[in-house]
Amino acid sequence: MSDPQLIRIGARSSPMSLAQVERVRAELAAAHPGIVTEVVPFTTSGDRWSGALVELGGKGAFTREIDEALLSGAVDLAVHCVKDVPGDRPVPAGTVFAAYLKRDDLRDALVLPAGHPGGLTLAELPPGTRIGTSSVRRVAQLAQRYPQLEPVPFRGNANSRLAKLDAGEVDAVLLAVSGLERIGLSHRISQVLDVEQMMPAVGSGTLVLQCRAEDQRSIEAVSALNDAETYRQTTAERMLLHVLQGHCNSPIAAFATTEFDGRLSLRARVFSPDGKTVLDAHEWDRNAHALGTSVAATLLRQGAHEVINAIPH
Ligand SMILES: NCc1[nH]cc(CCC(=O)O)c1CC(=O)O
Repeated sequence: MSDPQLIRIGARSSPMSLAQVERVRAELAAAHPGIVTEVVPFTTSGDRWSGALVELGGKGAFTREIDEALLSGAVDLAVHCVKDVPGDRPVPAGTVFAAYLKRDDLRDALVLPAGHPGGLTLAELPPGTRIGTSSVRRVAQLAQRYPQLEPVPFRGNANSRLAKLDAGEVDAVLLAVSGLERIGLSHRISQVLDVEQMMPAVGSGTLVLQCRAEDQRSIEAVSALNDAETYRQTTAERMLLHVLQGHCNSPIAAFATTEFDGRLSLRARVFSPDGKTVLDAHEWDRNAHALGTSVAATLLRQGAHEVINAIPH
């Protein structure tokens, strides 16, 4: 009888991230009852830094230390939100994305302070309402559709942002529906924003399981958790981001869905930070890589390269 397989799981130590890890552990246990899992929490440089992420080199600030631990053998599996994985560089050499979990809700939500009568929509908020968000994608779309509202830079894990909201630091915040659901706070949602008014980021609602490329045993174990449609959709979205060479400070929004006939639909927009320029594309294809490349090419023909590179990063 061989020793039970141990999988040490590396992830950020925020409540949302640890809730995500518990989903992975439960799905692994259901697929492989004999596997033992351990959680290794990390406070990443992105978690320690309260300023603008661009000063840390962007989104990699939430994944770098965990990827290093994976490569060093300190952990066997990294659990990341796809939204946190840089799109303008390949997956760290020596690692692979072994599975994408079935996608959760990919939309954003408006949240008001605890005790507020609630139920207000973005359109109903009074002019000058301070909206806490550091997402350039969200800020650009607010500027485009709700120029009367006032975005305010706002960082921290979801729980700390809600605490700061409730303490009156801002009047409202925008958070991912999937994140609120994972930390059991979806009752705080005042409005779920449809994708037309707030198009999501690449990888929204999706978790990725990353292993060492040579660790076939862990790759095989987690491959049981892969959701084929999420894999296709995320591949198309990340291909788009790769071709556009979008970085963490790029106001790029995109999401792929699977049509009834099995074709993938990919919608994508590139915004100038002030929301005055909106490049838009929507195409279909059965091949995820081809679709991501084609939609990116369409946006590049509309001037996406100039819009993206006009933004410091
Ligand atoms: N995708 C989850 C994620 N990735 C990075 C942060 C923190 C965001 C920040 O520090 O501004 C969060 C939210 C959370 O952990 O609750």
